Amino acid sequence: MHSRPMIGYARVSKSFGPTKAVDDVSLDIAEGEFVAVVGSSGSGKTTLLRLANRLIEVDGGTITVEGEDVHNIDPVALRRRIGYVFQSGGLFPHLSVADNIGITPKLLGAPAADIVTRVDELLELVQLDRSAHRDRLPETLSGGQRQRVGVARALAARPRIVLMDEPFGALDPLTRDALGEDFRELHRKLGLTTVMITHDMTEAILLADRIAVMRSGTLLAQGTPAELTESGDDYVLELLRTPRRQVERLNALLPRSGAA
Ligand SMILES: Nc1ncnc2c1ncn2[C@@H]1O[C@H](COP(=O)(O)OP(=O)(O)OP(=O)(O)O)[C@@H](O)[C@H]1O
Repeated sequence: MHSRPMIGYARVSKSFGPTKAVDDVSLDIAEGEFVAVVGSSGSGKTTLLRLANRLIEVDGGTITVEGEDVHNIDPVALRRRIGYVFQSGGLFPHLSVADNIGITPKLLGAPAADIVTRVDELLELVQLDRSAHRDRLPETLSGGQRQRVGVARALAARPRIVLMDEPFGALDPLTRDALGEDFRELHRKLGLTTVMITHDMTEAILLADRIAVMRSGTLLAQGTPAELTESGDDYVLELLRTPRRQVERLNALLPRSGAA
């Protein structure tokens, strides 16, 4: 990579007791890139993400954000620079949609009127109708709406980096597809650098510029979908075969002459 990476992992390791959750991982993510981290359950994806904003600390190696070692950045300041979207939205259940989205500006001491304006801007950005959603509690929203609120909250402090932990995993396929596309558009429009965890190679191929494949804490491969097809690793090739097989089966089963 020629220019300084937006996020740089250099030989990063993290163990929990005997478990090497992340094992000597090096990965550079360029400004404006959308990278998907793919791998099965327990392969170290969440740990990799949480190390970047110091929700957990590395045992070895270095992580930089915009060229600065995260170890030298105050964790609270770091988390303002990096938006984080949790798997199930991670919303505070007792706070309204507006209060959930406005919590970071409020903690930063923004005046109440500015918070109202910012919340409205963010609701519009994630395509939620203001009057219909502002005052509702998270439990009254659909899963897709909750994730939109989670994205709005992550963007509230205008971060340049967004980390997403399986943001669309628990949604039905149509909602998932729509949210993925909408977020990809937001990523482009706001010039974000995004790292998204997913179990789903098809989703990774459709949304990401590059894909990083994790297995048992190690980074097996990284590259564009086309580059990954050149991988010599059987596991990576098997992951790529699944979406292909699905397409072939679907094409065989769904007649093309219908209106769908
Ligand atoms: N706080 C912790 N304490 C002990 N072990 C942990 C902790 N966090 C993660 N681990 C272990 O580290 C390994 C990697 O976990 P991690 O959550 O990063 O995987 P993952 O790929 O994100 O999994 P999933 O897709 O299921 O979320 C697992 O074996 C997990 O049990």
